[in-house]
Amino acid sequence: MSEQITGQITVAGVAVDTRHWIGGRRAASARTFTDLSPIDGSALGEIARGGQAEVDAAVTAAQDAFPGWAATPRAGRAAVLRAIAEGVEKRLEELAAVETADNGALLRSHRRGVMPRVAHNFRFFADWLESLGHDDFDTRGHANHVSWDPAGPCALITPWNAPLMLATWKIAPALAAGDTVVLKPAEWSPLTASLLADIAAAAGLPDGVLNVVQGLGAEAGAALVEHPGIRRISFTGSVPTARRIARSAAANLTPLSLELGGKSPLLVFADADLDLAVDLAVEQYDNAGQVCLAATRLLVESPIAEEFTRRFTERAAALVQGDPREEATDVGPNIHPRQVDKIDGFVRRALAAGARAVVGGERGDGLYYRPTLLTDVAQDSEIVQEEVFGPVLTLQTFDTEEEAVRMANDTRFGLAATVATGDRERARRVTERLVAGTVWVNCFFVRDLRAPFGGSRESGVGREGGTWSFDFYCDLKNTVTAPKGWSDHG
Ligand SMILES: NC(=O)C1=CN([C@@H]2O[C@H](COP(=O)(O)OP(=O)(O)OC[C@H]3O[C@@H](n4cnc5c(N)ncnc54)[C@H](O)[C@@H]3O)[C@@H](O)[C@H]2O)C=CC1
Ligand SMILES: O=C(O)/C=C/C=C(\O)C(=O)O
Repeated sequence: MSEQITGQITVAGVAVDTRHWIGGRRAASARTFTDLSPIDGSALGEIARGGQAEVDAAVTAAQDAFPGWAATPRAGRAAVLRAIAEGVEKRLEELAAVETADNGALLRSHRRGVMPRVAHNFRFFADWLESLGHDDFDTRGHANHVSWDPAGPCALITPWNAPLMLATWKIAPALAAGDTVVLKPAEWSPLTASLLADIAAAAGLPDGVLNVVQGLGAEAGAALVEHPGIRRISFTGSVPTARRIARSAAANLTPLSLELGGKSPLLVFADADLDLAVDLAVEQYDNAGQVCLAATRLLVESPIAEEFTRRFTERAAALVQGDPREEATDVGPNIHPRQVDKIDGFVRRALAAGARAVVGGERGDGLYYRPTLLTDVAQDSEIVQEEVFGPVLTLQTFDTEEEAVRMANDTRFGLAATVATGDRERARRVTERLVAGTVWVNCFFVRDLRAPFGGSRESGVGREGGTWSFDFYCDLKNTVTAPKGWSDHG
């Protein structure tokens, strides 16, 4: 690993350092990888490609910084987290523009929704830390005192579909808890992590508390999760990668949190407000379908299926697909040529198996895939069972509430579910029986950091958000003190 002075690229007018951030210094690698912009497939720059040496250096930096950060009083840690939030807000436009250039998600969403949430992640956990009470209670005169001790260096591995949002979802509670962090961002969207390192340093975060190692999953990512110096692993991404990470975690008995994919249903009952249901369905094309929570399986009660499909088709046809920097754009590109090939492979195989493309069903130019709705799909088919992670929905019909619930639960996932119905009793009955970490009724993507977030079955292990995130990054300790034994007899 060598130091180098240069290592900056300019993206959307913003200077971004393409090197690692280790122990409060920039560090280059002998090798690089090319970062592409999904907007036009152009190369944004060469990014440092870390491996074992860079991971070792970053974990050592995180270990060295740990005692000091862990010992920093709560108010001190909270103040730095709030300063990072302010830094994010000051550079919000830059972060939004760089993220859009890097991962192709809509600029308007980054500006108005995503980047404000990034700042909120830090403020939320600063407040959380300061509001931690003393969970004390008495056992036959013995005083129990619960404390949240910092756990140590954490490995955070994050995906490309919401890079900075999902990274800071993990970074903020880890730092609040007094842990130090080594972040390995996704190689398809590495840039905003580098900007965050600058922002955190400017906010006064001590050297080594946050480290960023750039690189490929099979190299830097694998080396990081295998490292015996890591005390927590938090991962968001695909199920196959999660299995590999879990095997590495098992070797060191490292506690881990996994937020994985989904194949979530939207159940539309005949008593639903049909316009609302169609709105909810069309919303599933957000971020070009690259959302773990997306309700990609539309389950519609038979008597309204024809009218639902007619209105949906009309709405989908009105969606504007194009440059994600344009305000009018609704659906941008997909992240990478490999992802577009993967999406198209799913669609081609579904069509070959007898599915019908009511909407779309083909590639657009470049990395743009046409918003697609497939019907005539079997419950056990690949397109109904596997996560596509692109703008591809399926539509199936059901005749009874019982059948709707059975179809909804009939995948190996359990991340989310959405129910559209005008009947409160039905909503209660159905939501009680759905296997999902989050269930929305007549709404979608209403998110709150206080709520538990995560999946059942193969959609994940553990939950993030509020107390669930914070506690994961702590070594919880209960100290029991007897009323007797004091030399002062007091
Ligand atoms: N949020 C979600 O639920 C996400 C789901 N996916 C799903 O995964 C599919 C494939 O996308 P990928 O980018 O290949 O996802 P992935 O799960 O392989 O990548 C996510 C992160 O894991 C890292 N990684 C990969 N292999 C690793 C290893 N052996 N050890 C440690 N870290 C490793 C990557 O560098 C990246 O930072 C998508 O089509 C989608 O279905 C992908 C990204 C996010
Ligand atoms: O924005 C949220 O609250 C959650 C987003 C999660 C994903 O999009 C994901 O993990 O893919």
